[in-house]
Amino acid sequence: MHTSALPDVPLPDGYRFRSLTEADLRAAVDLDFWAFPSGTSLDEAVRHPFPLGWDRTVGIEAAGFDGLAALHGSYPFQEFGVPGGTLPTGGLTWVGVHPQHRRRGLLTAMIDFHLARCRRRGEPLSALFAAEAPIYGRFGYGKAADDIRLTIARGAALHDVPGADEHTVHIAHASREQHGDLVERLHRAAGARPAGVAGINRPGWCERETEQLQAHFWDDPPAHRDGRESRRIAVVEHAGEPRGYALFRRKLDWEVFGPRGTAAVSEVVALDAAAARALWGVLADFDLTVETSTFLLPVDDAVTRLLVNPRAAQPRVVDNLWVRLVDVGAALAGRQYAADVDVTLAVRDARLPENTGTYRLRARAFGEATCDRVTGGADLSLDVRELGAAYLGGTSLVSLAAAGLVTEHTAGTLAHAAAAFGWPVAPMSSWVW
Ligand SMILES: CC(=O)SCCNC(=O)CCNC(=O)[C@H](O)C(C)(C)COP(=O)(O)OP(=O)(O)OC[C@H]1O[C@@H](n2cnc3c(N)ncnc32)[C@H](O)[C@@H]1OP(=O)(O)O
Repeated sequence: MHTSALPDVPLPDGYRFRSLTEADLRAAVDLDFWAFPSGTSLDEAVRHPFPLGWDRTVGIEAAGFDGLAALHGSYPFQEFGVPGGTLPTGGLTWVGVHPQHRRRGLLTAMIDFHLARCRRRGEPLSALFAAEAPIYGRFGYGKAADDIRLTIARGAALHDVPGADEHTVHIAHASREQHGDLVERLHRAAGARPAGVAGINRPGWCERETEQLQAHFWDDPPAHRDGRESRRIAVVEHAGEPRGYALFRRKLDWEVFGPRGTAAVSEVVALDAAAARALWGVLADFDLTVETSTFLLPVDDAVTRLLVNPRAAQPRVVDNLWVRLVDVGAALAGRQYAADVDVTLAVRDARLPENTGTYRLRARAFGEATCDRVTGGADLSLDVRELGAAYLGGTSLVSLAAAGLVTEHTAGTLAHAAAAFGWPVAPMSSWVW
């Protein structure tokens, strides 16, 4: 039995969807811990801010089973960064199935449910972080962004940037009261103008748009510190104006020959090259440490160019965002393109057949785009998953064609479309949701 408010998505016999409320907090966190084993007690966990809104948190119950069999939720991103703009996006998250109920189709049903709700809510995109990379391709999500992880040796040489030494860096305990507004303002500015250049935003960038997400982001439970100190912040300023920040934690380890501490930097934002240089100069030289590790940085982050010896920082590139076009026409018309383009795309979408069809995409470089359904042959054909991979501009259609995932029917159109779909700034989300 489904209530009328829920999409009518079939489930295996004995299961039913149920909207959850605040009263289900304990059951939701318990299910999450079944899916993602944790050493934190349930009593402790439910005292911390829950990041989801209950209107978008949905459980699955099983006949004769205590607690939830499965759960999923989504964040209502109204300003998810797409090339040249933003689009409403359902940020899928908290997907979990109790181990006793796995591999019976519950995830499949939850995805159908989520996509139906995205369509209903007018969200042309869905995006997610994948716990395991093989899970979501089958549902039409394409790997759309990578991030780069670095381990920077203490004192690593950095190129000079004129003006960097006119900056000061203030270091403090990080708190929402002290730094919430500053972080939000600088984070937003960095997404809108990542290189300080107007008109070129960072796709995939998104704000912690809800009160629940803000509260969750700033919560700093000792259980999440992995033996490190509480969260600290370095704010870089020029003439008294904040121009960037980094959130970090240090950990001190003593060995026979002395200190071998480490620093772990999470989010780093800098609005220009001089601010980035000043900030990284501090982050790469904490006393009593031997190295600084980074978490989510864009693959084109300034530090990758500032390091004189980038190879020594052991760069590791990992998948960041996965994107799914929920409404192909609206999504294609809802971003900008980096070159003039007029191309027809035959798109297959087995999961949302209403998307299957041929689309004529016309756009001016960094200007307006239109996308119309047409009949007849197409220049290129591809699955909706590959469109998701290319959508944020970080995956070339040519590279997908090289793997047999895009087919060119009209000679020359692949190169033009690939140039148009690309974007000068690498896509990424700076935080995992
Ligand atoms: C956006 C996020 O929240 S990411 C978090 C995802 N959650 C987790 O990783 C927590 C631990 N894992 C789980 O809770 C579950 O195993 C889930 C959610 C990954 C899968 O749930 P299930 O209900 O077992 O999936 P379901 O039965 O619908 O499987 C659908 C298909 O996906 C495949 N699949 C499911 N999980 C995985 C996986 N981890 N790796 C590869 N394939 C998978 C199944 O084999 C099945 O394939 P088939 O259609 O070819 O038969």
